[in-house]
Amino acid sequence: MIKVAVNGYGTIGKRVADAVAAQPDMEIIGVSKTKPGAEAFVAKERGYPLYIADITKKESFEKAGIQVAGSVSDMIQKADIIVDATPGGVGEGNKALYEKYGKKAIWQGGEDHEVAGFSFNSSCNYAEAIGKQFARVVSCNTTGLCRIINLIDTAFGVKKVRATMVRRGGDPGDVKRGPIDAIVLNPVTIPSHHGPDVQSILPNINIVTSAMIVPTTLMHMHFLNMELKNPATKEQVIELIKAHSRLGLIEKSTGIISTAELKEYACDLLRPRGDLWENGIFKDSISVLEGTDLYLFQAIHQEADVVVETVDCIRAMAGSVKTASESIAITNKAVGLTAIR
Ligand SMILES: NC(=O)C1=CN([C@@H]2O[C@H](COP(=O)(O)OP(=O)(O)OC[C@H]3O[C@@H](n4cnc5c(N)ncnc54)[C@H](O)[C@@H]3O)[C@@H](O)[C@H]2O)C=CC1
Ligand SMILES: O=C(OP(=O)(O)O)[C@H](O)COP(=O)(O)O
Repeated sequence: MIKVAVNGYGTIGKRVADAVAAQPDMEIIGVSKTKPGAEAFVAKERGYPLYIADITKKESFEKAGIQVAGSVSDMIQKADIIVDATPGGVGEGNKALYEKYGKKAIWQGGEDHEVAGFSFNSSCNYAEAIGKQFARVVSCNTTGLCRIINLIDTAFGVKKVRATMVRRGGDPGDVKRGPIDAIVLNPVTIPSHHGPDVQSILPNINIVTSAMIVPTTLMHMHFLNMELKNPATKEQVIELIKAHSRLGLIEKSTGIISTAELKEYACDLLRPRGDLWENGIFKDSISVLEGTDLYLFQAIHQEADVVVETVDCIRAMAGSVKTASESIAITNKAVGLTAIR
């Protein structure tokens, strides 16, 4: 069993912990929090040993009825690999600790590519991750872009991509974020950071992205245009999407044309936390004009899509499973992911 520690049991960390715990070849040996709170009680209920960044706060946890297993250093020494899911920009500061104990580590998209020196997406570069000590799972938006762009590029060749991200302002549990009533150009500059982030995994893709933030928490929405090198039909694109286990297809017959309805659908499917791990591509939006001009809309559940990617990254870095398709199948089966059709 691969012994996994989650440093930063928050929005992403708690989902990664549950996804890892469901795997046949992995186990959670500990998770970390900085202060007592609801998620610490969830970790206790799940039976995840709780470690803390600042051991001097042990009393505050124990007063709250939460047993502390030790310090983050203690946790790191017990693990084979650490998933760093601390807030964006915090994880970089933990690298020295991981190096000190000679441990493998995976950061999330809030860290720069340079922190790990390798950015990961299971359907794009799984083989390159095998045996690596450090990796970064790219952010939710970049994950969603890489999955579909790589698929289309492999099948038809992609001359250029133009994409706009309409990003959620914060997660449902983020009570301190916004905007409440504005559309915020973020970033105002074009291209946004998403294009270069995609190129950290798909360096040959000509891509220009733009982004904004809007008052919603449920999901991001992407507008995607890809100019193809070779002609394609809408039907061919649909068949390719259907054959990809991390690309969901939202049928017109569901009546779903919004993130709210899609989220409700995921909840009704009894997905844990209503999580949509796959891209939510709106079938009716797929169009191919003049044979080589592809357009589509896709919803991206920011809290979820990076979670299954992180599990595959663990397996690749451990070197226990050599192919993406095998790892993805194991991960998907263990969490109960059958992409929506
Ligand atoms: N929330 C989202 O929608 C997505 C987040 N990400 C990335 O995932 C990473 C984690 O983000 P979230 O889970 O949203 O953060 P979060 O704020 O929900 O959770 C981070 C957790 O880390 C712990 N923490 C805070 N400060 C710490 C410190 N100094 N040392 C150790 N632990 C500390 C706390 O337990 C906190 O709950 C970031 O890199 C973020 O960019 C990637 C995709 C989507
Ligand atoms: O918006 C996101 O990443 P992005 O910078 O790729 O657009 C992710 O949802 C993570 O962002 P957050 O740090 O605002 O949670």
